[in-house]
Amino acid sequence: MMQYDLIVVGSGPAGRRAAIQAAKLGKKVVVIEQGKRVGGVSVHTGTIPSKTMRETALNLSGWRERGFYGRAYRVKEQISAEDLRRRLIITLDHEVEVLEHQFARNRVQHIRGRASFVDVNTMQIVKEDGEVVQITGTSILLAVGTKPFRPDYIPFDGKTVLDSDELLDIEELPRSMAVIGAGVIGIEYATIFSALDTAVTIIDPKSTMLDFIDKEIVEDFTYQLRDRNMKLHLGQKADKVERLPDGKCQITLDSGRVIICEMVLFAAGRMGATESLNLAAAGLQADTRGRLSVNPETFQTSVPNIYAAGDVIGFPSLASTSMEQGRIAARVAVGAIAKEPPKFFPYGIYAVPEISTCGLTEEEVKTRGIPYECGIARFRETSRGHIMGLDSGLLKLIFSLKTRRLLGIHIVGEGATELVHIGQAVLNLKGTVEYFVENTFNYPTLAEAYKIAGLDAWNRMGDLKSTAH
Ligand SMILES: Cc1cc2nc3c(=O)[nH]c(=O)nc-3n(C[C@H](O)[C@H](O)[C@H](O)COP(=O)(O)OP(=O)(O)OC[C@H]3O[C@@H](n4cnc5c(N)ncnc54)[C@H](O)[C@@H]3O)c2cc1C
Ligand SMILES: NC(=O)c1ccc[n+]([C@@H]2O[C@H](COP(=O)([O-])OP(=O)(O)OC[C@H]3O[C@@H](n4cnc5c(N)ncnc54)[C@H](O)[C@@H]3O)[C@@H](O)[C@H]2O)c1
Repeated sequence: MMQYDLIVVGSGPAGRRAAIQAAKLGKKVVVIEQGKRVGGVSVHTGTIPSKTMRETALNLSGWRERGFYGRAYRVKEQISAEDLRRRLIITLDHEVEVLEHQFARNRVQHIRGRASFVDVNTMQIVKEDGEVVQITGTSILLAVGTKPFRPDYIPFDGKTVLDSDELLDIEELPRSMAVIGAGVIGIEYATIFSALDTAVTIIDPKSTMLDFIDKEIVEDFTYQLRDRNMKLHLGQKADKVERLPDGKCQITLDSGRVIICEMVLFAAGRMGATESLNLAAAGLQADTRGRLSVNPETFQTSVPNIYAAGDVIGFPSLASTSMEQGRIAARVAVGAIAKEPPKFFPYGIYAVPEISTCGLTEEEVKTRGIPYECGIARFRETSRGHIMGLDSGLLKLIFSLKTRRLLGIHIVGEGATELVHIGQAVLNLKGTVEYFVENTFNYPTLAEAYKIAGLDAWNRMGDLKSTAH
């Protein structure tokens, strides 16, 4: 039986980083992946496909130029599902190739098949051709990720009623679409399809959406969605989803309202992919959503030599955080020094427009009783904004009045997911409002919004000398 220092189950962001980290430390590592190609949900059905689809939609629709040329402006008149798929295939091929090369040059072995526990050190792998092999590992990392939540009352057919994995294979772009679930996945796809001129309706039983984002940012974002005619039915539950004889779908809400559309995307959360792992053989148990609990510093499960990282351990369920978790878990597993990740990490929502945030929201600052001041900048106040024809975009900074330190960065608008890292660095390095006031920023850039927001807060906070005495 083959013996390894570390067995990694799953080749998504957590598994990939963990495997390479352990290999760099000279350990013998194997990655088991049941999918046809390595990369996980992130590469094949999640992050990369959705972001590629977004980029293609924005480019072909001419979305970024509409501020200048009007809402009727298009780069390509008739955009098809095939247009979206073509770019997707090229991007995914590159991603897989880079990953396979990384595994090869770091001598990470890869076995294709489905893994399950035999005991705490042994895993059985069922390969595609039915061959069964067993391997042992000193440590095992479960980086199995998640699957879409598919409740029985939704008549999924993979064509008109779909989950977010199936959405990537549609044959035609719908003229109308209802998105059930106003979480990150629902909102991202709803706004991407709206940019492609699909008439989109969003339905969620909660009366608010994106609750972890600063309220002012969500209000600005929601205003923009309504302004382009997207329909939001929040606080309303989809009681029934039916397919009509003409091929359309009918959704009946608990308010009695009926929505007819060509396509339904059901995006109401995901379930940990733990059911086929035979967890009981290792003395482990998942929660009702298939997730595993771990020590947040070491990523160890209740069984000391078994680790879990990535989406299978729940919040925040991001590719970015999964990678860090995997790296730390691998270091702990092979006995190297590992440091807990910083408390404040960025969150990027690739909707149209983008939202990105890091640190405390204004609501959290209030709840904690921290005296604070906010600084706001609108992208239309920046010269780069004028050049780009932006009429929206907002950057909000929150500072402590006591320490003058940056507490939160909240952005909605073009480039938000890139811009946030400037604020993230200042925040995690414990910088104050003075950083933005005293430093020179490239001009003309959207980053200048930091300067404007910093000055806006500073004007109300007074300068350092006057508050120090
Ligand atoms: C539509 C969508 C958009 C997203 N967009 C973003 C984004 O923009 N930014 C961001 O940071 N995050 C995003 N995410 C989240 C991101 O994709 C996940 O956080 C990330 O993929 C989780 O990585 P992971 O390592 O936990 O495993 P995953 O990527 O989920 O991969 C797990 C792998 O394990 C394999 N596996 C499972 N069970 C077994 C088994 N028994 N044997 C062998 N192999 C097994 C699976 O086949 C899969 O390949 C998005 C997710 C979705 C669904
Ligand atoms: N840009 C990103 O970083 C990104 C993008 C997409 C997904 N993700 C990750 O993927 C994970 C899953 O995303 P998600 O959007 O599926 O889940 P989610 O948990 O974020 O949102 C689910 C939404 O569906 C609603 N809902 C729950 N049950 C429902 C039901 N039965 N009917 C209708 N609505 C219901 C909830 O009220 C919630 O608003 C998230 O945790 C997120 O972190 C990240």
